[in-house]
Amino acid sequence: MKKIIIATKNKGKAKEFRAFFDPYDIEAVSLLDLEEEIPDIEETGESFVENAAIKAEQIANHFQQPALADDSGLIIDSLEGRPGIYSARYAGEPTDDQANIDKILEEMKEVPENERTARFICVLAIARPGEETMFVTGYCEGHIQLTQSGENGFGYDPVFVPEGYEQTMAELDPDEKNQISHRKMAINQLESKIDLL
Ligand SMILES: O=c1nc[nH]c2c1ncn2[C@H]1C[C@H](O)[C@@H](COP(=O)(O)OP(=O)(O)OP(=O)(O)O)O1
Ligand SMILES: [Mg+2]
Repeated sequence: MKKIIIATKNKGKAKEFRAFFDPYDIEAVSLLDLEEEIPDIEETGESFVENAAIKAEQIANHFQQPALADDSGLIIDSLEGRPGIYSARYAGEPTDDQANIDKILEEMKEVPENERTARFICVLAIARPGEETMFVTGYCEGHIQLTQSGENGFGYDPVFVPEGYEQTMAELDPDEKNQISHRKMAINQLESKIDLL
């Protein structure tokens, strides 16, 4: 079975990538699956594209083989686009999903239902040693619920209701999330480039 390296230490992402690549008979190996301890990569970029490139290129150079990285986050209109590229560390470091959720719900407690629009974004970078890095982007539109609900998924899933749904991403079946998510929308565009990995 062909293997590709996913430059992530996020368990939730790693699980979704395994599900996405399985039908292609490709094993998605995350940094959490490797014996070697990979130091945390500093996300010093000023955009999703820059941060995805940093992660993919660092891992591709380290292993001297192709790597795929995902930089993603939540963009909330009533918070002027925050938490954006700071989504993972919005309530400080180390990353704490529950603290991040608490912080946005508190900041949005006065925001009425019709102004709670938001979108997830996912930028995927494919880096190969000595080659130019490539990017694809996917979005998922929705809104931020007043309170959290659901146990599936990760990150902000318990407060994000996708457009056309009544439940949060964390209440959806994982297979259903994987059909409509920003990550899936990005993967769809990657299809023609999968042979490069
Ligand atoms: O499908 C999703 N459902 C819920 N929340 C999500 C999703 N996708 C991204 N998010 C949130 C989680 C984290 O707060 C941030 C990503 O930050 P981001 O730096 O890309 O990932 P990370 O630090 O967790 O792992 P890594 O950099 O090792 O890939 O956006
Ligand atoms: Mg990160």
